Formats: sequence, C-alpha cells, structure tokens
Amino acid sequence: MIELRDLTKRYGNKLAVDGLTFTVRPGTVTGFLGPNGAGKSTTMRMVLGLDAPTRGDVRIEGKHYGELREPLNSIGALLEAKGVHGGRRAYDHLLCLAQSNGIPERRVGEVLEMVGLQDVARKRPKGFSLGMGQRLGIAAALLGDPRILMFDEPVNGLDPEGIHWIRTLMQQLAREGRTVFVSSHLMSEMAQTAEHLVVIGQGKLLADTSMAQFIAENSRTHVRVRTPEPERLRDALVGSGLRPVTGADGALEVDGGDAPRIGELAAEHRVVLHELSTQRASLEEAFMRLTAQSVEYHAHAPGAPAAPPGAQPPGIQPPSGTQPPGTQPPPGAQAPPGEQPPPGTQAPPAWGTDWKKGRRG
Ligand SMILES: Nc1ncnc2c1ncn2[C@@H]1O[C@H](COP(=O)(O)OP(=O)(O)OP(=O)(O)O)[C@@H](O)[C@H]1O
Repeated sequence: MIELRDLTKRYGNKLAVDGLTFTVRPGTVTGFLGPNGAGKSTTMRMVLGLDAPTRGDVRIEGKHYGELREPLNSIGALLEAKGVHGGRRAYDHLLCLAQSNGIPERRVGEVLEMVGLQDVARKRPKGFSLGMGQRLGIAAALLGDPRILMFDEPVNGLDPEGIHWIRTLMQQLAREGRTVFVSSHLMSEMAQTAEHLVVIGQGKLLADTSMAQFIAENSRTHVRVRTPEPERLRDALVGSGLRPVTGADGALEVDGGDAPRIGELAAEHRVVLHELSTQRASLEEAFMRLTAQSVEYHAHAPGAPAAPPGAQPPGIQPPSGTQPPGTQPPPGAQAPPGEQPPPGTQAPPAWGTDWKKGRRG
C-alpha cells in the first residue's frame, strides 16, 4: 500500500504537486493519469524519496522510503528507462543491485528470464533499444520480489508483443496481491490494464475511482440508430420525449435513450432499422473531458488559432460546475449536418487531442 497525505511539491513559483491525498491499494492495478506536466513523475519521485515534499507525507507500507531496510524488497520501480549504467553488462547491473539489497544471485537469472533478456544478459545496455532498456528496468524493479511495483510509462518504446507482455505481467502481479501503480499516456492500453484510476491535473487530484465509474461519470453513452427513414424515426423519437441528433454519416444519436426502448418504438412505427447499438465512451474521451481544464500544454492544428487557456475542445464539456454561464448549447440543439463526428470516432478536436507533447518520444 502507498499512502499519500497532502503531498505537495513546489519548485520555485511552480506548484508541481498540490495537496495530493490518496491510497494505492494492493490486489489491483491502479492507473495514474494526467496531462503533460500534471505532476505524475514528481509524485513518483517523492514516493521513492528522490524528491523531498514541500509539505505532506508519503508512506510505503507505513514507512518513509528512507526507513526501508532493503528497499528493493518492498518497492520496485521503473522511472527512467535509460537510468542504467550503459557500459556495465545487463547481468552485472542487476547483480550489483541484488548484492546491495541482500538479494541472492540466482534471482538475477530469474528476472532476466521473466523479462525475456536472458540471451543478452552479457551485453551492455548502451546497445539496447528503448524497449530492451524498458525490460531491463522492469527486471530491476522485480529483483527484490517486492510487494509494491511502481512504473512510470512502462510501455514506452515497447512493441505490441511487449505491451501485451507488460499488461499481462502487471495484472498477474496484482492478482498475486501486490500493489501495482502505473502511469501511461496510452489510454487504450490503460483501459485494458487498470481497474482503478487516480487522475491528476496541475498537481491536484481530479479523480480516485474505479475505471468503470470514471468512464461512466465523465463520458457520454448514447444509442446509435441507422435507418433508411430517418425523418420518420426522428418524429417517433421526439414524440416520445427523446432528443435525437444527426451524426456525420446520417445516423441518429440518442443521448440517454436505451436501445430496447428505441427498437420497440421503431417497431411500433414500422420503421426499418439497419443498426441499433449502444455506444460507450472510451477512457480517452472521459479523460479529455475531465482534464480539459487542466491541460497546460495545448497543441493546435496547423493554421487553426490557439485556443485560450481553459477553453474546451469541441464536443467536450468541462467537469460539472465549471462551465461558464451561457456557454452551454441549448438542450437538444443539433449540430449542422456534417459537423457531428460518428460516434466512437470523435473527430479530433482542433487542439487538445495531441496533448502528449512527446517529451519522452
Ligand atoms: N526539478 C524540477 N525543477 C523545476 N520544475 C520541475 C522540476 N521537475 C518537474 N518540474 C515541473 O513540475 C511540473 C510537473 O512535472 P512532472 O514531470 O511531474 O509532470 P508529469 O505529469 O510527469 O508530466 P509528463 O506526463 O509530461 O511527464 C511541470 O510543470 C514541470 O515542469
């Protein structure tokens, strides 16, 4: 278990981490999300005692990192893929770590095998690809067979097989009852890996909730209906108090309507349907919606004007209570034809989508 209480870090004028209080629990993979510069890495560094908090506290199984007698046996971490002595052979790098933490040498071979680097054990990491460097970092994290694992962007540089492998590994570690805390910018990957989410923006806690609840609370679920008689279906839906809008491909989208009810309504009015499906929002949409106000580094499409700070990407509402008065579209308002992206394939906003600035490649 990792416990943060009012954890705060200030660098000069910059409040990088602002009063974070949450607990990372064992037995589950907890995803750590936030836009660029939100404070994720700073938080992780404070967990490991690499940065001192300005205020507040963080404990690992009730202790500060500095109080752990053999830290690698309590917490294994991957913070920087290339934080390895490039000239020392992979095996020797791990052996050094093992010896300074009272870990038997046989464990070095075991972890090299676990991460698939046994064939390059005698090679020097300076010749490793980014993915191999990640694997070596993960091997180091696993060395002490710790109860807690913390990974900062572990899938960075891994190929699809490697991404699948690390996902399976993290889920396996959590099933064994370990605490797994992982940051990632790959939303689709996080959606498949984590069960619990901690989301921060500009150093502040925005959400600490289950993956399912996070998506449900921060996104739009709607029913998509395609018919050769859209006007007749529209009239039937409106007549039943529903508010269909027309998508880019001419399909009708109904917020809050349940698919069986819409199907029955269509049958009553003898309207032929070609498609009737419930569209659930992705983690990415939910994340964009929640963090739109706290994105520090905005990208914008070439030629498009930069959005003012705090403005919303099109189609994304700010968290409740933060919408400036008078900026809500009227209920049921319909976008002009051609402006609604097809459901599930939200057209990229002019800015904000490309929120990862690729600082780590
Ligand atoms: N050593 C430092 N000195 C000054 N400012 C720092 C330092 N480390 C981080 N910061 C600032 O603190 C803020 C949080 O940075 P941090 O790297 O923790 O964010 P992050 O969420 O990990 O971002 P990213 O996803 O882009 O890696 C940023 O504005 C960053 O510029």
